[in-house]
Amino acid sequence: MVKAYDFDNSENVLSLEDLKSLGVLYFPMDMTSYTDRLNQICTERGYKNRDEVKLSKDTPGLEDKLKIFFEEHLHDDEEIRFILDGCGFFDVRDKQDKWVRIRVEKGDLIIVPANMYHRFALDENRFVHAMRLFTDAPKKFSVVSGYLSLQLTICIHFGSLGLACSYNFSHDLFLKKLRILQKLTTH
Ligand SMILES: CSCCC(=O)/C(O)=C/O
Ligand SMILES: [Fe+2]
Ligand code: NI
Repeated sequence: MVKAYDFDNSENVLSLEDLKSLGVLYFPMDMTSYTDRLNQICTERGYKNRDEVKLSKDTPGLEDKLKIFFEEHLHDDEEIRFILDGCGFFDVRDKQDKWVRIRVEKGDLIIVPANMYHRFALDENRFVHAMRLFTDAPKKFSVVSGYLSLQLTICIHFGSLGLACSYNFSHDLFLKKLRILQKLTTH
């Protein structure tokens, strides 16, 4: 069962409703027979493709991969992960831009909405086996080119200016987001 709490204070627990209000959805899956439920979710939400990813101590370059997953990033699609075995942490930004840690384990299906800053980590057991669901073909690792990254920076520049009006975002935070964007990778 998923557990969510403030990254800085694990006693401050968030409910599933709190997660939902951030846009993060959670579906508990019965691991003894999940096929029908999974297919139903896929049909309802338009997930047409899936693959599986396993990270373990035997994964070549595991720590480098984990460093990339732990870089704050966002995607222009939902990130849907169904944990088949093992466990891990998705950290997402709340409305005040503070990190919320979501511990996922076997039987948890989590949906991080498109365009939400997040990062992923493993615990000390260094093991997760997850199904990834996609609306389109699975996206492989791709590095944003200099030109594209410039375009994205300009988009977010305007996006963040918009946010600055409604949320009074700090200049530091704005610059930080720009810096993150400059080294943006999608995976
Ligand atoms: C639980 S699968 C590994 C994490 C992942 O796929 C991802 O994209 C994190 O942002
Ligand atoms: Fe990702
Ligand atoms: Ni991600």
